[in-house]
Amino acid sequence: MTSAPATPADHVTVRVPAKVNVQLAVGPPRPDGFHDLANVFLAVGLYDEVTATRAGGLELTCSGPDASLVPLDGSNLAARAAVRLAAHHNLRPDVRLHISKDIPVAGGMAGGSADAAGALLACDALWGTATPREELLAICAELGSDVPFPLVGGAALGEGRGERLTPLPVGGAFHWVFATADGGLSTPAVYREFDRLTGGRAPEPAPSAELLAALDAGDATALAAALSNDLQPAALSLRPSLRETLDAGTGAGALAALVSGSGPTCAFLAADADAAELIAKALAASGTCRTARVAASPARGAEVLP
Ligand SMILES: C[C@](O)(CO)[C@H](O)COP(=O)(O)OP(=O)(O)OC[C@H]1O[C@@H](n2ccc(N)nc2=O)[C@H](O)[C@@H]1O
Ligand SMILES: Nc1ncnc2c1ncn2[C@@H]1O[C@H](COP(=O)(O)OP(=O)(O)OP(=O)(O)O)[C@@H](O)[C@H]1O
Repeated sequence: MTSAPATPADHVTVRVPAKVNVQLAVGPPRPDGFHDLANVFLAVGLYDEVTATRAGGLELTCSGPDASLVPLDGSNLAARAAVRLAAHHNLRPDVRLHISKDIPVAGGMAGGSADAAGALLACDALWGTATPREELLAICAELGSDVPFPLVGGAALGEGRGERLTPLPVGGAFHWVFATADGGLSTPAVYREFDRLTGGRAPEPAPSAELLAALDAGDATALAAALSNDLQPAALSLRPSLRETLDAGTGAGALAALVSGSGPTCAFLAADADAAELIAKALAASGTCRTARVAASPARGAEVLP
């Protein structure tokens, strides 16, 4: 007796994580306008879900508290990912994409990039195109500097403009609080402000040995001492009120506080899960942020949900 042929699924859902940059060392502007980075990404347990469903053309919907801030036209990174993957296989991008959004929008946590990585994986599974991992990563890098990382998850060093990844070992769980802000910050504007503040003469970026050792050891105290973000002065210059948010978190017992990527979300490292809950409560009560969310790291990269 032979088993029935497998029916292709009519929809696929992929869960994909946000990131925090535990080190973001930024060099001077390159001739192409980008900056070379030593970008240590850590995936955190805040997730978007991208569902790809069979359809007669490309459609896009989004739900979640920040859904009204997400563009639903061809500029959406998830839609661009579907179009790019279809072109790679000489197919039409016939898919309905739904983004269930929990990652803050324009918050420096790479939410749009996560959706692009999620859409690639979901469409690849829906269309049965079985794209090799290296090709998926190359398409991610074309879509944006932050897009390859959410596919991989865990922790990784991003070099070049951040798209060339080397996975990093992480020896234990880290507990974070993320304070979101009203209104996003534009990533290009923050890089421009960085150039203005450094006069275009920043040193060449290099990964910190102390930081990599702290990650490898799973040592929160050592990680707190080694956290750094070269874009933080630029984000604070554009949004001075973030200083009050950072101070409220350290005042509530965080081991360290920093702006996440290009901001304006602020990240606080806590000693353990209980401390993270207390810091989140204090931040929420401080009136210095919109929401305060706890999340643990490392988180797994994009994966198809059963
Ligand atoms: C700030 C970070 O989130 C840290 O991970 C990333 O560097 C931003 O990555 P991203 O949002 O994927 O950025 P991209 O979509 O590749 O580029 C958007 C814009 O950001 C600036 N940009 C980005 C990455 C980089 N290494 N240098 C840059 O100067 C450029 O002005 C670029 O036009
Ligand atoms: N799927 C998407 N989700 C959210 N924003 C998107 C998406 N696609 C395109 N965008 C646009 O990209 C802008 C940046 O959104 P995103 O949430 O990715 O910012 P970010 O977290 O600061 O990014 P990064 O940390 O990679 O710099 C938004 O203001 C929005 O106009």
